[in-house]
Amino acid sequence: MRIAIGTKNPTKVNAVKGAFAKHVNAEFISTNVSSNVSAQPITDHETLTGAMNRAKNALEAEGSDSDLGVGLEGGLVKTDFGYFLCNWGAVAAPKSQPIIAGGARIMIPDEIGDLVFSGRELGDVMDDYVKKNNVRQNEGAIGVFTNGLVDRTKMFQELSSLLIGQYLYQQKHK
Ligand SMILES: O=P(O)(O)OP(=O)(O)OP(=O)(O)OC[C@H]1O[C@@H](n2cnc3c(O)ncnc32)[C@H](O)[C@@H]1O
Ligand SMILES: [Mg+2]
Repeated sequence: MRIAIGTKNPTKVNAVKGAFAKHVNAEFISTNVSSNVSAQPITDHETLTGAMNRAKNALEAEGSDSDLGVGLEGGLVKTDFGYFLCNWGAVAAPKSQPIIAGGARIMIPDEIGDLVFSGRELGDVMDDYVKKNNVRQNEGAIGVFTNGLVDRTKMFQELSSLLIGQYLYQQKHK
């Protein structure tokens, strides 16, 4: 089968391939699609919508001729307990309801969250914070604030396993 992944971000692409390739025989295509939400989602609803839109847009991308589309989206949410990273993933297939799963959440320092909620993208804020380039395509904020224990690829790979696991269950029970 052909699986279209709705991003060119290597942490997401490697995560999907890593999780899916163990369970399905597939050719993977990564395609730059719109999430149709803001570049920096700031609610669960917006982040989840972004993941679903990416999955659908990847599936329908011109010439992609795919069986499944996968979308992963990261966001930052504000709660009564502080700021948290949030992550959502979705799988779209023709004529079926999307499969959805949520990823890890961790607390993010107020000084970072305040900058994001004043209008900046978390990826850019993180680059300034750790004085590196492209944290978003490497360890991610999650990698920085878990002391390297769980980087962005590992987190998205776990989320991708939740997605492919649900897909396999549905295939078996339809
Ligand atoms: O190319 P795409 O797929 O868009 O990858 P991205 O890194 O921009 O990732 P998202 O759009 O899903 O994330 C929305 C924003 O939140 C940032 N972000 C989310 N999680 C992050 C993390 O763990 N580390 C750094 N930035 C993160 C990201 O850089 C964006 O500015
Ligand atoms: Mg983005």
